[in-house]
Amino acid sequence: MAHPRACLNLPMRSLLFNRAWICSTRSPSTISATILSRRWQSTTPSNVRPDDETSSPDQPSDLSYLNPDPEDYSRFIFQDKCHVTVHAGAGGNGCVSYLREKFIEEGPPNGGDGGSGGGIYIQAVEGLTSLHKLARRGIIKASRGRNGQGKSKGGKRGDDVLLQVPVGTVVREVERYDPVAEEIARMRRAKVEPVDEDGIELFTPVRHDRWMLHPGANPSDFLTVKFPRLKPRRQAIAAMEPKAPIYLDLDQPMDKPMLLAAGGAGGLGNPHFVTRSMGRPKFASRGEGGMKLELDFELKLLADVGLVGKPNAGKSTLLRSLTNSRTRIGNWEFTTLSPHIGTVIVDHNRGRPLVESQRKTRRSHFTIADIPGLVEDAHLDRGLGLGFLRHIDRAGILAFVLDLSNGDPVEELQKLWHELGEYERLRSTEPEPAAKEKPGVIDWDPSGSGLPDLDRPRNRAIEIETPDNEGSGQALNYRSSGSLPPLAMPPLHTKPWFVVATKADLENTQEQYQALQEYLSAVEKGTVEHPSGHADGWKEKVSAVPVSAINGQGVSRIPKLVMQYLA
Ligand SMILES: Nc1nc2c(ncn2[C@@H]2O[C@H](COP(=O)(O)OP(=O)(O)OP(=O)(O)O)[C@@H](O)[C@H]2O)c(=O)[nH]1
Ligand SMILES: [Mg+2]
Repeated sequence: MAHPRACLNLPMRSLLFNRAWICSTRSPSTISATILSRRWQSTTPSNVRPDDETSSPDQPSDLSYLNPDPEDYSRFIFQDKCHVTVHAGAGGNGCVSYLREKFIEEGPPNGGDGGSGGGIYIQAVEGLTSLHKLARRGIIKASRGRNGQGKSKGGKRGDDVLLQVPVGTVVREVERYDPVAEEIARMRRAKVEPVDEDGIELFTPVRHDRWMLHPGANPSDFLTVKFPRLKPRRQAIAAMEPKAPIYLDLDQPMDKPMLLAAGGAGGLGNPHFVTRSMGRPKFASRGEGGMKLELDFELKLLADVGLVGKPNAGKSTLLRSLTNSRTRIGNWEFTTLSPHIGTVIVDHNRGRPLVESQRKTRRSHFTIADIPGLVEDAHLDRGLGLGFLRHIDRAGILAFVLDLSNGDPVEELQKLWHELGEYERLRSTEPEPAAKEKPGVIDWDPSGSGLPDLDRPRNRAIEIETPDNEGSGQALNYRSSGSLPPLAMPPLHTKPWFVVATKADLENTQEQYQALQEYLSAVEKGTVEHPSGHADGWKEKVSAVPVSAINGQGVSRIPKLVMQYLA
């Protein structure tokens, strides 16, 4: 143990990087992040590298978990974007029926109303980290209301559908088809010009799609029956729908689901159409159609902390040592090909955080994302490219993982920041979607009333096909013009960041660590330029944590640090 190794910046006795130190880091710390990795322990000798010094008899028992066979990993399915079509349920039809009893030959009408269709609800919940389940479903339909029955029996409501999404999901409406809005527009058009250019009457009260006759009636009865004018109806609960077009930023867990689209109202039974001149109506109304919405879901927040580093830096090993995740570890570049998310429990699962975050929010856990390694020119889509830079963009705190045994860590840190800076520059110069001055294209405020606001900066465009508005604040049916603009994210350089100097167990890493520490304190004091190149880059408390992730040493300081930065 005479090799010079990195100073782990721990109490003085820890400066001697020996087995006694290994034990001391394993004793309960103030934060005591429950490193769940211990639950899984493989004792297979093949999992331990024989050439590694850590494979000696007194090694920690979970070493094989941190230094596993490359084939020993679990698949983590991850999707941060999806496009889903949702259909609210249509209402059930009303019923045409008459009371029939002994000695009552021609009883009064007693057809029940149809049940209303099922609605579509959304709820952001904690514990989910990916949209893949939603993406797999593609088209989601709530069920239709049942038809009404005789003896005034109403139809059963359709079943609602609840979409559960991770906290940090943004929902954007791409297209909408609302049969009720369409019917209202049609009636209005018919009022203004009753016939179209071919002379065909636009509004005809004989509507097979609106009415139904007694099952025993002839289809020709449609021509003889005088149907009343029926206004399209919505369920009362439709007032709870968000203003169209929908734009939701679900950045907090929700106690209750939120309605996205109410089901169609059920049709009316024949008793509703009794008049003085028509005591036994032969018709009932059909249920209203359900709304169809095309929605884009996008995860804005991937995890609380994102691990940023070059390939093979040791990110996955660090994630394993902090959490229960089973990411793939291998001594080659691009072992990790998609983000993996692990959860660090900081309260011993008792629901009482031992440490409060800086802003006094009580957190019992936080999430860490292992993002595939960044290579030089990743912003030009090299390596695994832009897709993963986008993932880094979505982490709340950046943890730069630097391999102390591989070159100058300061230079590595600067290169990583350079890639992030270039990506940010590309992102901010991305052209706006081609909406602009086209007629029929309006700007809309995603958080506002859904009506055009000409004073707002033009950043979103939705093409309205019909120039009419129902007047209830609901948008008409429309199709968006092209793809939605990218989500607005806070600049990367304003995010809190820190450095994890890993592989500190290897030789000649102490000098590297000291150089890194000096550089970071200079950044903090402002005597050297912020590595992002921005004068307003975040540098409140930049520190480097030396760790040997493969031995699980020094990692327990990371949760404590993260809790200080967490919002
Ligand atoms: N000696 C030592 N080796 C380590 C340490 N951490 C990781 N390694 C080794 O470094 C190699 C790469 O580790 P990974 O965790 O797969 O690295 P990565 O950054 O996830 O790599 P990519 O997924 O390719 O981006 C593996 O052989 C690990 O065993 C450490 O603290 N000390
Ligand atoms: Mg990896």
